[in-house]
Amino acid sequence: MAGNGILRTKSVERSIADTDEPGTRLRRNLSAWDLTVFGVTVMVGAGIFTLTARTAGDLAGPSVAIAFVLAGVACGLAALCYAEFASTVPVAGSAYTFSYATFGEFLAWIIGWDLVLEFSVAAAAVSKGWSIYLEELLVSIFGANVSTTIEFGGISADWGSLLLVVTLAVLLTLGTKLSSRFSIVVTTIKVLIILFVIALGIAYITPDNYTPFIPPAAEGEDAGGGVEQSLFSLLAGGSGSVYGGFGLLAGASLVFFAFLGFDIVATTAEETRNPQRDVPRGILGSLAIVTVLYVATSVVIAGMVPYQELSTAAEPEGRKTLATAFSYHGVDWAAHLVSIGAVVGLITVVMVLLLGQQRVLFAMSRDGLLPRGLAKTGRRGTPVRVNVLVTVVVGVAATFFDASQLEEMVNVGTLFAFVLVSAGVIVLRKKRPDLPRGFRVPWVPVIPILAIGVCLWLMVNLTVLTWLRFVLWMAIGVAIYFLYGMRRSVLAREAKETPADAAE
Ligand SMILES: NC(=[NH2+])NCCC[C@H](N)C(=O)O
Repeated sequence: MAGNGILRTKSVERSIADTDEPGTRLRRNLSAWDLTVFGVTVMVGAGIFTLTARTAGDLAGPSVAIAFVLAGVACGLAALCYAEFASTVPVAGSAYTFSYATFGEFLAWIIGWDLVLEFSVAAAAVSKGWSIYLEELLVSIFGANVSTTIEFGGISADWGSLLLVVTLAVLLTLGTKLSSRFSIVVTTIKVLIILFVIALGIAYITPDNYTPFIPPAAEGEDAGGGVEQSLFSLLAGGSGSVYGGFGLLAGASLVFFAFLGFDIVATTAEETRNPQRDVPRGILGSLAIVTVLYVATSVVIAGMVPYQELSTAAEPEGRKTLATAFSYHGVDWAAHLVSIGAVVGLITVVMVLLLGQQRVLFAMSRDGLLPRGLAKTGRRGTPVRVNVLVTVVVGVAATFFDASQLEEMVNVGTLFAFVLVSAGVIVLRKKRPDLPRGFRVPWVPVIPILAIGVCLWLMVNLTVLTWLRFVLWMAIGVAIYFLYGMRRSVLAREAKETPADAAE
């Protein structure tokens, strides 16, 4: 251990050694190919299936494709940094563990707390996407009065997403593994459906739909002002972030969600046979594959339907999806096929997020920053207590919150984590230059600095409301650290027992 108080760090060697503690140990059996499939499995989800249409309709118009390119570039830069640290510090918890070794305990806690936000809220957000498509299917079978949301006393509750979260949580607690064979099947279906959308959709493109490519900024009530507008448009004195340049940027910050998941690949480093080589390959390979799919899909969808048709202003926000573009042309069988693909495909995304969440909380409680009892594994080798906690939180979020509000919260949390990770790469090159690295980011510090800049840029293009919530979440985290983790962490207790060591 080095450093004192909230700056104390946990050495990389120690972090690796900790994962061999009996009773809190995970199995090591994944390869680069598993990780690539895993990356595509978790990335292709609610983002491409629901956000593409909604972003075109509500924020960016046909320029949604540019929004995907911008977000993809940002993720590529951050992915390089993620790959370096994952190959340097191959232990569960990833960004969290990494910062424990570089920035010290306080920032590690902050990043861990931030990952908790990312994973649990993302699991809720993707469940909502699943529920939207489930409804589409149920309506096509049982007729228009079926809905996955019920209203009582002015509150609407989404039973579809709650059902999914609870079912998956039970499976995870029983020790169900997301076997790579099952992942490959589901991922194949999902990718085939996306290819199908692109291939069939091309036939319905009307070039006129691409003009205006960036629709003029909306005015008055439609502009989405106040807390619903992006922080950047507010600071720049704009009236809102619907269409126009501000809309495009806000769109990029929103569709960023569709790329998330490569960071989770990093959290499995502890279970990878050869993390030094395989983690970077898995991260970058899967990111490249989905970027191509997303940009093609958004070009096609924007060409199939006038963007005004995709606006959700008049209806519940979820209703505009990839299936909508086919319904618009009366090709209902294609719309149903897309819905089936989404209902099958989004299941694994939520499952992986719940697993990622479980791992981060597991690592944090192993370090004593959260009650250590949480990390106890049950008879089936799964952390039962962590699972129950996660299910309650995710279940409530999925049942009662709006999809885009959840997505934005995920984005702000993740972007913040990316900023810290990218900064961490620079710090680690200086402070511990000799650590073996399976993968090195080229042109350090240029790439990490660019990554930081782009991520901050996307952050300020999120809505004011999201920023307020994020600040609140972080404030709660800081309070928990000073009330609990600072005194109770494993390192803090050791420091008390051997004061000499702490002063090292
Ligand atoms: N690590 C994350 N935040 N993952 C969220 C996964 C979201 C996924 N890209 C989707 O579009 O559904």
